[in-house]
Amino acid sequence: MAGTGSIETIRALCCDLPAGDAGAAQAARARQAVLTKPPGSLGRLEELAEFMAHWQGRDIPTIDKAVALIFAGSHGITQRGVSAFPAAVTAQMVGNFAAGGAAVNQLARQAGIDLTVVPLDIDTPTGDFTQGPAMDEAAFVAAVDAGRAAVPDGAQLVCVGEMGIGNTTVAATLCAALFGGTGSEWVGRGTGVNDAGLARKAETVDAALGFHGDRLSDPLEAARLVGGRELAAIFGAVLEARLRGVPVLLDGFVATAAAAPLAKLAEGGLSHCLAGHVSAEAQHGRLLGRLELRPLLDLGMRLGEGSGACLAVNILRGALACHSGMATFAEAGVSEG
Ligand SMILES: Cc1cc2ncn([C@H]3O[C@H](COP(=O)(O)O)[C@@H](O)[C@H]3O)c2cc1C
Ligand SMILES: O=C(O)c1cccnc1
Repeated sequence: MAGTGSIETIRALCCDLPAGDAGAAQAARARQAVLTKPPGSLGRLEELAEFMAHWQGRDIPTIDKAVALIFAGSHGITQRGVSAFPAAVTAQMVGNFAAGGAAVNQLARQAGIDLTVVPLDIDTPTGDFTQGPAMDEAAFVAAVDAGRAAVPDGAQLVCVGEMGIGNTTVAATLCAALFGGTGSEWVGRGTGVNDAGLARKAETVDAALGFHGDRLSDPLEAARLVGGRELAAIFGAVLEARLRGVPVLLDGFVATAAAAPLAKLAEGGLSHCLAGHVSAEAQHGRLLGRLELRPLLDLGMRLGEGSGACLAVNILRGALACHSGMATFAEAGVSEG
């Protein structure tokens, strides 16, 4: 993959997204209709098989190679007291991922997913976006390119997740920039801030909206001005997956917010994405509603790290096992209704 070089090159890529293979989806739908079950009885599993066929371009899709890409970044706004944990935890958790001790390590291994953790300049926090841009253009483009480059050849499913203390405030600010509304309408408790912390989060979002004003009306500029490196990299990975026809599982509030600019830039920009779960982070459900994404799981998780996306791979594996392995009525000699 050649580097994109500028925001305008990224924008051009977003305006010319492949549509997937409607013929393969149609063939998968036709196969579902003749498998040995009452029509529609596998519910959403049938839609998932069709979705995977559409994006993999094969009527019998597989997940032999699933990858989870976890991007880590550091945020200037942590100095505003917006997290229940210190900023140093970001680097410490990167070490924990490498040692195999985090939740996502267990969930990825259990679901047969290759896990890659990509730290993005974690020793250099982004700017405090209440007082200036989070990133200059070079830093933003470098982070998007890092996300694009992280999608490995041959991946058949990409899960995206993040680590970055303070990033639920970043995600809330980006949501307010993209969809409107005030800080209090988009913030949640993240790692577990108290009421005073929640108020500081809302104030931080509002201060950023006030500082940047109309410059936030462009989705890519919003992602640069009030985003973060790990969110930009998720955006890049989701874009690259689309360009290569690879389906994506989004994780929680932060990962979904990171991908959201693509929906704003292009009609159906996230149609190759599934929401792995709805996080307990307050506004994730509303964000998914705005993006017309229906989550696969609702387990009260609010961790991030790609944990919900990795867990949901099991559901997709179940859907594809039925789709590929079931006998048809004709093969099994079972009477149709
Ligand atoms: C030990 C630990 C492990 C984590 N894994 C993911 N996060 C999650 O929490 C952070 C966002 O919440 P906030 O905006 O409140 O800081 C992100 O790093 C996210 O991935 C973690 C947070 C902690 C403390
Ligand atoms: O839903 C998320 O992405 C989330 C929630 C809490 C903390 N970190 C991430």
